[in-house]
Amino acid sequence: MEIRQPSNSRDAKHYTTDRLREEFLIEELFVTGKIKRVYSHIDRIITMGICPGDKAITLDENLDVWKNLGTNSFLERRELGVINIGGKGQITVDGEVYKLNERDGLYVGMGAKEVLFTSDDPKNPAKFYSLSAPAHKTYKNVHIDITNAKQVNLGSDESCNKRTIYQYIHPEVMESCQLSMGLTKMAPGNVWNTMPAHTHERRMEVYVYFDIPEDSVVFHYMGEPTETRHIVMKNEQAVISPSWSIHSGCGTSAYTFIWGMVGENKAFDDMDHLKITDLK
Ligand SMILES: O=C[C@H](O)[C@@H](O)CC(=O)C(=O)O
Ligand SMILES: [Zn+2]
Repeated sequence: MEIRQPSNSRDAKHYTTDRLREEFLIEELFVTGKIKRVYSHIDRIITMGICPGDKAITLDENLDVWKNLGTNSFLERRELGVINIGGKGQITVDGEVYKLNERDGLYVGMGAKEVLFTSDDPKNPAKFYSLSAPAHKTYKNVHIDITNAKQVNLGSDESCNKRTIYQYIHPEVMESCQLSMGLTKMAPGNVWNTMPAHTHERRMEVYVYFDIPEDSVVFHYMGEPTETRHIVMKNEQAVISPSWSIHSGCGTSAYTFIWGMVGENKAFDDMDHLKITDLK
């Protein structure tokens, strides 16, 4: 499993483009028939892309769980959040089958032993974007479709940042230990996410951008508010956002992204808001 160490903001401001991408960008998440995992030492979050082809993929496929996690099963001391950004598929948790349409989510509580991922149609495979974080209590497994998520409408056409936030794993929707997760969709013709930008020292965050047309990119902005940097991102790539960093993006067209947060609290509104004109 690939491991990413945390970066100190005082060092990160000296990074070249290549180094910035090596530390924070996850370039290839979805390969048919494979599970891809990146373990970050920041809050020990694991970011995964799971894309089953004609056979099932298990959460611990090709992984020496004892060597990598020091536990007997992947979720022995972890919780898992999944949102499907591909075709229809299924997740089977200890024999219980959950059908996941495009955009459906699933929370799997600590202690589940066998988690199996399958695609209904290998030609249009499911793409299970997944985040896992350390957990200390078992909360029940929950299937969340986008209509059960809590909706928040933000931004305006004038500011090119009109978007809808769908909170899937969120205290007002369901219970989890530390993971919160959801999806934000830009309205047509709108390109700026999370602007005005914010930080939250108390939580780290991972973004995955998708629904980006082939000939488009998203400029993901990161860094301390007065030392911003950018990473150019293509469709279905993820980016790690340390607690000291802003996380905001501007696309060359509209797009969708999934955010996931772990850390001190699950208070979505616990943010340190920044004045756009104070950014440097
Ligand atoms: O702390 C919250 C996260 O950064 C995202 O949920 C923000 C977001 O989806 C947006 O403003 O578009
Ligand atoms: Zn945030």
